[in-house]
Amino acid sequence: MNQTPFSMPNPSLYTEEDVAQLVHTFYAKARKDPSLGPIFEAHVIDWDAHFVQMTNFWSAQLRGTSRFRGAPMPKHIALPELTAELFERWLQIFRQTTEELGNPNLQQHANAIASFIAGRLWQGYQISNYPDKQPIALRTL
Ligand code: HEM
Repeated sequence: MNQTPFSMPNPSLYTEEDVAQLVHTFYAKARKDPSLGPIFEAHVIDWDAHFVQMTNFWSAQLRGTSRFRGAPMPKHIALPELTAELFERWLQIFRQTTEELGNPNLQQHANAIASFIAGRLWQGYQISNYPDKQPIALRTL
């Protein structure tokens, strides 16, 4: 997935440690969540590899690095029974995470990217899995 069309990545604002902390803090919460946790546990086979993948993704978005190799859209489209509520919960946990990290630049930047991509993933999910239904927007964008 390409970078979002706003908020230029800026490697002088955040370090790789900031990115790793974002990813690990988010997943510590998401894995414990009653609605999202079981989905991650069912579909993430190798957590070390997933952390590397997610750190590379957020490093690309926030710092402009180019290590990320992936295909988020087809991977999410393939997950069974995703809903608007699950995406909204994902965003809620993500925003709690960035608030806790106490870095206002990172909070604003990462939240904007997460909202944008969540909306795109959910739209792509609906178009692919429910082509005959009118797509619905996320309430928390
Ligand atoms: C309901 C919300 C979500 C759920 C349940 C979810 C779940 C998952 C799962 C299970 C995987 C691993 C898939 C696999 O390796 O086969 C994954 C990968 C990933 N997710 Fe999500 N996700 C959600 C929302 C998001 C959002 C909003 C973003 C970005 C802001 C995101 C970014 C990614 C990325 C970058 C990957 C790696 C894709 C790849 O390896 O190509 N996810 N997600």
